[in-house]
Amino acid sequence: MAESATPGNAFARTRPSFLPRQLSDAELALFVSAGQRRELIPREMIFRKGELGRAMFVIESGTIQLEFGDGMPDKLIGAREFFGELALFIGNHARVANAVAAETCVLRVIEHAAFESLLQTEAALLAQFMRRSFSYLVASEQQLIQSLKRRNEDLMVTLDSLRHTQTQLSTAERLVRTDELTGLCNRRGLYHYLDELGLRRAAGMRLGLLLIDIDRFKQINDHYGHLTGDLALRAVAAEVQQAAAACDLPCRLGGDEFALLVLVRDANELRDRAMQIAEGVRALRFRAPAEGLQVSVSIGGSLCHETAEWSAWYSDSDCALYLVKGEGGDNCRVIA
Ligand SMILES: Nc1nc2c(ncn2[C@@H]2O[C@H](COP(=O)(O)OP(=O)(O)OP(=O)(O)O)[C@@H](O)[C@H]2O)c(=O)[nH]1
Repeated sequence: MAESATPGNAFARTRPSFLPRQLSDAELALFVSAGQRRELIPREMIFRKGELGRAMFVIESGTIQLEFGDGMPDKLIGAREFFGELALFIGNHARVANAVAAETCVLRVIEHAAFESLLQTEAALLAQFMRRSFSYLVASEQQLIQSLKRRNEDLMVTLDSLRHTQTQLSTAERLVRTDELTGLCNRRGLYHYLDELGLRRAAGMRLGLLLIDIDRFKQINDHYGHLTGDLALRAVAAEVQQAAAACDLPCRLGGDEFALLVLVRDANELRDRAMQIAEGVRALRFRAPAEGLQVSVSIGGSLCHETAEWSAWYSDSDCALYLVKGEGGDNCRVIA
């Protein structure tokens, strides 16, 4: 018989409709007369997958379970059915499944010698049996191919869904690091960037940090309302973004506080970037209902020391910002 199976329920039974699987009366009588009787108790092992087979088996009564493993479903076969016949047709055939008694069974074991002698004496009947067996084998293989195709399709669907999930995860990850109002990186994004920075440092360049804070932003909110306040935040964000090169990281750290992490050659270049932002913000003009609104920023900056901690760079820039605020704002100061 064909030792193959189709996926589906745990004990799928394959039955090509055009071939009776059960032995005819004559075939059964022949194998009962030629085979050795063997009684099995439930769960008794007949052979194991991978063993070299020397005999085929005909089931007189009871049920045998064929366990194919590798994710294939098991198969149950019953009275008048046969299994393991490839061991007689093909020399040194390794069993492709475990065969176990699913309940109390009576088998007929047909050894190689007995089969050979039947071939001499009952050639016509054995030819019919072999034709049945080969047809069943071909049908089973076709079913196996179909089931593998289906499995492949299932795998493709799973793969698609995994890709989709991966895209969703990267989108979620990006959103977690993005400030909703301005689209700039948020504080979490900045820390993540700092973690990975070591890998991306360009030779001959220094890392600079600008801290940018809107002057008297509370008054803007109070005077023009929060919607205008949001508008001002977005406008300042655009100025910070504009001063950033592709390798820089513009951020909104929270409230009216922004940061720009830049790669520059020296403190002068860092100061230029700061002035570009301050001038850009100063030049902002708003339409009604916020016409007349003047926005300015205070900026503190410092060059980051390779060996120092992030908190030290931050503190240097923050000190510079504090000095500018103390002098009335709308200016920038860079500590070299
Ligand atoms: N419209 C708006 N306001 C916000 C947002 N986040 C924080 N704020 C407000 O920003 C204001 C920040 O005020 P402060 O920290 O006192 O700063 P400031 O008024 O700019 O004072 P100085 O920095 O000393 O010039 C607070 O009134 C917050 O309510 C936001 O997303 N939108």
